[in-house]
Amino acid sequence: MSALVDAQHARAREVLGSEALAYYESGAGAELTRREAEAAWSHYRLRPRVLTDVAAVDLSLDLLGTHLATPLLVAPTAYHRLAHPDGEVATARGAAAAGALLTLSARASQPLESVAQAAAGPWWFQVYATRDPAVHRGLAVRARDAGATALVLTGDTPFVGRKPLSDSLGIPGIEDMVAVNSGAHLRPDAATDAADQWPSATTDLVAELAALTGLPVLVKGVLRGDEAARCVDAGAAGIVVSTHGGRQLDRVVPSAVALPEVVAAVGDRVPVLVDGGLRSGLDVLTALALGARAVLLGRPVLWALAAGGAAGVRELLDTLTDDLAHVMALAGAPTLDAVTADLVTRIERPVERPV
Ligand SMILES: Cc1cc2nc3c(=O)[nH]c(=O)nc-3n(C[C@H](O)[C@H](O)[C@H](O)COP(=O)(O)O)c2cc1C
Ligand SMILES: CCCCC(=O)C(=O)O
Repeated sequence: MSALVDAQHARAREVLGSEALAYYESGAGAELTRREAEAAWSHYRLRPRVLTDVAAVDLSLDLLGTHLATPLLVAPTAYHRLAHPDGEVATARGAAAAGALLTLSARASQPLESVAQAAAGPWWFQVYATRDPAVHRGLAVRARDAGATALVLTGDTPFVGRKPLSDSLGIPGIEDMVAVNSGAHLRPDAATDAADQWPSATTDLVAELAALTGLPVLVKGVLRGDEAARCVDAGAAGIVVSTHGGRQLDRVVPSAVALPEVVAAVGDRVPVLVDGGLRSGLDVLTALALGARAVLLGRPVLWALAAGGAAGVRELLDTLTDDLAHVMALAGAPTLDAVTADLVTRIERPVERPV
């Protein structure tokens, strides 16, 4: 765990309202998946190269036609106005200042056009299949028109997962926040129903969204190789391996365990990305060595936003990017292409209490 992530989390705990904090922190069910996510990355050990020229480490990459300065992306997370009055606009500014790609949530709490204006850097838009298809179609087209360069269709949320630690508290102001983007053509009370999850969505939606917008569509929330192949066969331009931060089905395989299987199945056809429990440069290096082209950060960005607004988000992304460059150098990998599978090995029993 990066010391900065810890410090920003501690600060967020001080400044956030108790309902917002519970909503952000909580996971589904008994929270086994949420709790396991971080530790799963430490089941791998590095196999560094020696006497390699690592004086200059280059973290840049091309991802689905976009040139990026860092493989750290902002994951789509809902309702940033709960964390900071400037909401997603502040997140967008912080990500752009760090040269990091923002994935804007379908549940953004500010109009996506306002966020797009603040996003001086590249951004993608995340889509939920909604009961009223006019809502997800309208959002996808508006995002394309506002400058999003890809869509991320979240596939693991036919229903919202039950989170015992926060469901009873509710999310303050949720109707208004949902209506900001989804309910422009509806009354606020009707907007929430129309924008509700549509549990009948299938992989047909991948090609439909691609045809509607002309944008590449990634599928997020994939944890199996065969399911990744099914999505790519249906037209997916990329896969995001994810447990949704342990907020959907509890007791699923950790992202760190699912990633190699998904990379083996589709990694030669499309870029595979991953999120879940990534909290340090070493975690990110491990994910990249296991075949991820880039990684996404969820809760750490929310803590950074609550702790310091746009400047906090920038500090988080800059610090983790710098941390990644440092451990890449020590591992003998001066470019992302040099971060290959031979750099890691899985160990069966990590030492539980190192002395
Ligand atoms: C408070 C919160 C809200 C989220 N909202 C969304 C969302 O709107 N859409 C989505 O696809 N994923 C959402 N996610 C999941 C994240 O995109 C991501 O998969 C997860 O947070 C990564 O794990 P991490 O928090 O350990 O970094 C949310 C996660 C959290 C914690
Ligand atoms: C309707 C889903 C709310 C956002 C979300 O995905 C989450 O809280 O995990």
